[in-house]
Amino acid sequence: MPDVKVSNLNKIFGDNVVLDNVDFTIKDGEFFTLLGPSGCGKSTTLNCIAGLEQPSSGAISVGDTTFVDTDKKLFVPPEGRNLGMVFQSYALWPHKTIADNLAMPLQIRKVDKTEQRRLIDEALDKVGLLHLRERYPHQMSGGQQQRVALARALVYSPSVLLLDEPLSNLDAKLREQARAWLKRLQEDLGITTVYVTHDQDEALALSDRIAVMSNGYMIQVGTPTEIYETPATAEVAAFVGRCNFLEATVTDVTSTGAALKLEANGQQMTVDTPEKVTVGDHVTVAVRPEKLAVLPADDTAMPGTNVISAEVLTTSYLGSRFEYDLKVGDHVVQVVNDRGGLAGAVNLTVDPDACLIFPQADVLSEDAQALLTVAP
Ligand SMILES: Nc1ncnc2c1ncn2[C@@H]1O[C@H](COP(=O)(O)OP(=O)(O)OP(=O)(O)O)[C@@H](O)[C@H]1O
Repeated sequence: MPDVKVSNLNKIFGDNVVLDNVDFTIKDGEFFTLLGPSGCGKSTTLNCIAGLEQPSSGAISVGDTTFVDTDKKLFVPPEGRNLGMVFQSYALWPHKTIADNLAMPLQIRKVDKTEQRRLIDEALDKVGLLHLRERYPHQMSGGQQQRVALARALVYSPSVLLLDEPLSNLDAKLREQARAWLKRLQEDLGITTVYVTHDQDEALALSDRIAVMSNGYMIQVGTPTEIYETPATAEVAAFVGRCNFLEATVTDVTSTGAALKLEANGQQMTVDTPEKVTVGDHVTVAVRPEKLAVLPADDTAMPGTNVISAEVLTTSYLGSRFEYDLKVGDHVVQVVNDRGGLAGAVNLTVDPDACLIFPQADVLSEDAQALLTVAP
């Protein structure tokens, strides 16, 4: 399977810059996800690869074949690209059987009838629906229809699979099952896949690499672990997984620069970080809810570093864990913990290694700010 190379892609609708120098390469057989909030340009990027949208400038190639190069005024139409695409809506023909739905792309490619039947059965077998080949779409569940849409995209052996939120019409449970199934299928087929979603859990679970997009930019490209553990900006930390943010001022830096002392909310904290900062810098400290420890205020087992007094506001029991909202000064801090039954005054400890430091100019969205502030 070939690489996909997207170079300096720009798209302008009227005076709205929707893609701003988007640039990435997807490796052979990779599951690559475009992740970001609604309107950030994910679908436009995917549609440019598919040929459904013409970029204002830039180039796209798959393997040795160039599909778009605006400098050379080259544009290969969608039907000349041999890419498989699945949309959120599945786009199945309601009055055609499943087998006939799959026959459509083969008829367009003038495949003979015997070969059509073989390819249709092979594709339906891959998605586990061969026994339902004569049914109509309305006689199938949402999950089955989603598999048919995928089989239809695979039936002509596309070089790359393009998936635009293909699981978002499924309910939560089915969606999780479909996610695991899709991952196995993609690995078995080894097909290079570009996946669009605004669902961070889906992106983390499915992808070899994720590109986080915001306002037409690609902010960070990395493996799920890199994106989650070492987000490039506070915005990425806020968007991928949950995160607590605290505004702080640097009051001391060790000679090696590895540890900082910070003052936040009138409390002192020590943080280990590779970031280069100097005394007086205003920074944003980010820490994931599961990296915080919380114990009753009178528990003497609490370690000495970064102990912060807090008060339990709400407790949510989620079966395998408890989630707490704690009041720390004027802020709400979210903590995930195995231990239930915490109430009233508690102590929170922050592991110096668990904190991420960002420049304070790296402004958080108003939504993130609102989430973290205690209402008056
Ligand atoms: N044909 C068009 N004409 C004008 N503006 C458009 C057009 N298509 C998309 N846009 C705008 O481009 C921006 C990016 O849209 P796009 O569909 O790529 O976002 P997205 O990240 O996929 O969002 P969503 O998850 O909601 O689909 C949006 O502001 C959208 O309104």
